[in-house]
Formats: sequence, structure tokens, C-alpha cells
Amino acid sequence: MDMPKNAFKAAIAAGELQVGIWNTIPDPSVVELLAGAGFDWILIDSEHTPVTTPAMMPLMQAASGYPVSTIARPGWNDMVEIKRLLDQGAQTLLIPYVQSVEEAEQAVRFVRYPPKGVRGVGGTTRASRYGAVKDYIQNAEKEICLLLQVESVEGMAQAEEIAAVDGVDGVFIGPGDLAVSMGYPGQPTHPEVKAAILDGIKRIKAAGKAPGILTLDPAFQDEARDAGAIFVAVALDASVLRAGAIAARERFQG
Ligand SMILES: O=C(O)C(=O)C[C@H](O)[C@@H](O)CO
Repeated sequence: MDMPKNAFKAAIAAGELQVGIWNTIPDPSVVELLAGAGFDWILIDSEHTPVTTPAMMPLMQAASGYPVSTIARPGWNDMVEIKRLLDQGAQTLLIPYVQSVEEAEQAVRFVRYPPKGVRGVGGTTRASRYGAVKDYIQNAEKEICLLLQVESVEGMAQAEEIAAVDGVDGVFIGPGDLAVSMGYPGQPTHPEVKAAILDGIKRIKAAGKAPGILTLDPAFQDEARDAGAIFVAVALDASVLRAGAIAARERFQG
């Protein structure tokens, strides 16, 4: 069989807005439910959830029958975690807490086979559909989409340089961590944080790469899109569930 095409990578390269949802409830049924909800992408998170890297595969498999792209977030910019996710069939990765060009270049090496990188060669893994994709090693890089997350004052200062690194497809700004780093803990929509994010989105776009963001604030979602954000997560499963449960109870109780 042919190498599975990465629709998300093609879409962001073409500048097509991609609307996403964050998955933090690590259950295949939840991922499958979200996969059928009409989003362009689902972020499956192992940075801030109880999921360990080996447990990510059934979550990605749950979405595989639906017209949605999955993005896997490892816990760290770590060679071992990244190669395991790639072998499990992840084609798009979001790497947290990248602060420098050196760290960005390191992430690129982690997703590429030698001589360009340091990715180890797996045997018969889901990445190659257990061997059905005959030219997997030769062509893997073409369909791998690497997204880096900048979420500190230091990382934001170098956002253009990080974005410009060859092999980086997009740069995601993490509002929660950036707010803490800027001295506004728990205030990801503080005016100064928002201004820094909108400026960052413009700088990433000017560097020729796709900017991305997660915000649950509808007005800020619109502002981020209008500033040039290409992949925008507008919901997070646990927040949706909690809000829905509370709303149902409150309506009935009055
Ligand atoms: O800094 C951020 O914001 C993010 O990185 C996103 C969060 O990790 C996500 O878990 C939402 O709370």
C-alpha cells in the first residue's frame, strides 16, 4: 500500500484553516466520539494526562476510521518518546516547551532517519502498516508534520528563528504556560498575554510557517484566526463535558 497521506500537513502548508479539539480524557471511546464531531484535528495529549507513550496507540487507532487528523503530543522533546509515537503511526507531533533554535533542530533530528537525523528504525510497526507500506523508510519524512510549542518568554523571543528551522511545519503558542512565564499565572487572556500571542502569530506567519493556538475564549479564537493562526483548537473535551454537565443540572434546579 501507499504511504498514508498527511492531510493536516498538506492543509497547513496551503494555508487552510484547521479547527481542532484537545483530547485529555484518555479513552478510545472519547477519541472516537470526538473524531466524528466534524473537527479537522484532534490533539491527543500525553504531556498533561495520565497516558504514557505506549498507551497512545489505541487512542490514535480510535480516530483512524474518521476524516480527522490526529496530533500526538509527547511529554517532552525527547528522542525516545518521539520515536515510539512515530512507530505507533503518529504522523503529526506537537512538541512541548521548545525555547531555542537548538532545541528546534534537535526535534527535527528526532523525527528523521540517519543521516539527516537520529530516528531509530523500527521493525514491523503500525507506522508502516506492519510492513504493507514498502517504501516507508524512504518516504516517512515527507508525511511527518512537526509542530513545535513555544510557551515561555524565552521561546517567544525566538519564535521566528524557531519557525524558520528546516523541517518545522508549524509553531503553536501555549497561552497557559506563556501567561505563567510572563508573570500572569492563570490569566491566559490577560491583555498583555493576548498581545504577545497575537504578535507571535504574526511573526511565525511572516517566517513562512503555520501558527497555531488553543483557546477556549471565543473572542480570542476569532482574534487569533484574524491575526493569521492556521490551526486553532477551540475546545477541550474535559471542559466541554464539565460545562455540559453543570448546565444540565443548573437548568433543572433553576
Ligand atoms: O500552555 C498551554 O496553554 C498549553 O500548552 C495547552 C495546555 O497544555 C492544555 O493542556 C490546555 O490546558
